[in-house]
Amino acid sequence: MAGREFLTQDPAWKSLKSFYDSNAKSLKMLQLFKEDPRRFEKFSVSLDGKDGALLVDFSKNLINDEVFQLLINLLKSAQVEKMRDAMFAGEKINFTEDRAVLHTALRNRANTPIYVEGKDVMPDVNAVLKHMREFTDKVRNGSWLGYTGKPITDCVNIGIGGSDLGPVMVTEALKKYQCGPTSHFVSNVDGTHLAETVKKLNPETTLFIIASKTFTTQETITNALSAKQWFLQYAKDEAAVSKHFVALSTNGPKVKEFGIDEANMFEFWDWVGGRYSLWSAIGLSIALMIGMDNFEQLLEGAHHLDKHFLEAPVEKNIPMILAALGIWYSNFYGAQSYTILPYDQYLHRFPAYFQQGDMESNGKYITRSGQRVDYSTGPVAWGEPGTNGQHAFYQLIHQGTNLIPCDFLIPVETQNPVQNGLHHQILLSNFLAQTEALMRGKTLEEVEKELRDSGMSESQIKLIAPHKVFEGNRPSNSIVFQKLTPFTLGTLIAMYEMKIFVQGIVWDINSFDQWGVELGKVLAKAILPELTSPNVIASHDSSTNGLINYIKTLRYGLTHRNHDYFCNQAQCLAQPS
Ligand SMILES: O=P(O)(O)OC[C@H]1O[C@H](O)[C@@H](O)[C@@H](O)[C@@H]1O
Repeated sequence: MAGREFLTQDPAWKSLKSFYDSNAKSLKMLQLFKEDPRRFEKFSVSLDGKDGALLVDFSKNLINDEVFQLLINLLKSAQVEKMRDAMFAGEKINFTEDRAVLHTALRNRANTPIYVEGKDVMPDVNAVLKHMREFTDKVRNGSWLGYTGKPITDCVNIGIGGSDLGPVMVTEALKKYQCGPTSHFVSNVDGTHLAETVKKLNPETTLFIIASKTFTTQETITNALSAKQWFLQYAKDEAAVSKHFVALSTNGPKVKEFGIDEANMFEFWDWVGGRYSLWSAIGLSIALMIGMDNFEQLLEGAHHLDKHFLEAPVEKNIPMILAALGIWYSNFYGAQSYTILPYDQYLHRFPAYFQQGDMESNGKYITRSGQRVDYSTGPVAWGEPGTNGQHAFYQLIHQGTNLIPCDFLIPVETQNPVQNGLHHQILLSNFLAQTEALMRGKTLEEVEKELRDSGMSESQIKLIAPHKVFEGNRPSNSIVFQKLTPFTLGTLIAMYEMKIFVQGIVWDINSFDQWGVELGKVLAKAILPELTSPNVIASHDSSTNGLINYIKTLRYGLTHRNHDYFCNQAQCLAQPS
């Protein structure tokens, strides 16, 4: 799909820029709240859902009616709606990989046909869901037996990136819904991850799920082979592998080559991006743990958001509004990051999940027509659950020199009403207090009065007061939902996916490829044999050579003299003769 004129030439962009230049400094949220008692109603959207409403309050942002309208104009001018429709219709919007982007088909609960190259993908999607149901039911009801006739108690998902982060995040978020085996995850090629995981497990009752879209990812294949080796130490029979290893992949031939039965392969397709794949067979570890009915609820919740994204007008469209606000801060205020702050311990991996979701999608500097952008694109996404973050990094959000827009998320209802719900009341009050504090701040006059009232001398007040001032006017969104159910989690994930999509469209980049992860992979493959060769390495820059040779001296127990020798040799070899 061809790119458009440069974003910064767009009249809608120029209007925002000129508004920012002449008015941004005078946008004071506290004042805006005083002037407009209806600001909360005006700048919040509620989306009803099966498990209660999702409320997005964006009134604590540096916007007024005019900015909001200008932001909406920008989305319209970037033709976000047209691109959205193209994505849902199966057009190959991921043009650098010549692929459609159809994770929405995986959760298309309306089951309307969706065509890729003239073929309706829904029958295949439904067939894999059926396969997942049959398999997960068997494992959960104990009729799928291990090689010694015992039911499965533990599953280990071996995958990385998109084949790990989604399942990890969701199984943590929906722990309360566990009704099947316990899920474990091995992603890092650091042998510690596998070793520490399997040491707690019984091979007779453990199922390994090898999750890899390509089935060529070095880390995953290495971990999978080592897991098989560990398993065979006990089972001592290759035939037992089919009872304990299944694969989730788009690459049938490679799965076969690895030695996994085709009957034990759960397929997905190249139009499912890795970081959008938890809705596909990649979600098998989720379905095993919470059951297929709950997994389908997760899909239902995402589909619900998809419908909202497709049908709601731009100014009432939650992902579009969140995207527009992010653009306002990234591109006009110069914010380089934003935080996702879930006040729900179950969501503790939610920010990490969206580090890949956002940064792998929008960390690009080339436009769709191949030019280098002259504006910022994807911000750094980060965060931790509240209240923990309050005692760690909120200092910088309140008083640091960077503007960090925050998304605060919280369920109204806790699933663990410890002490009659007291803990949740405290959690809620902190959630509310933080967004209020960020917005209103604390003036020098307020601080001075407080210090004076406490009996402090005037000279001390002069010294201490500036440190206690909060300038406030710092933006946040408050995202409130009834309870963290599978349906609601599906809605929340899809909300961020679509927000990221909208931003990619405005920034005119391809949010669906990830060429930036390739170079490191290629270089690592070249370095691997150099680490085991007996030779001095001189083929890189002096730092990389020096590090390789240093590591080799230590690994092979050589003395410091050998290290110096290696360095000298490397220098000689590197010099042109
Ligand atoms: O599922 P795979 O093919 O093993 O890929 C795992 C990960 O590899 C790379 O880092 C990227 O392409 C990610 O987007 C992907 O999620």
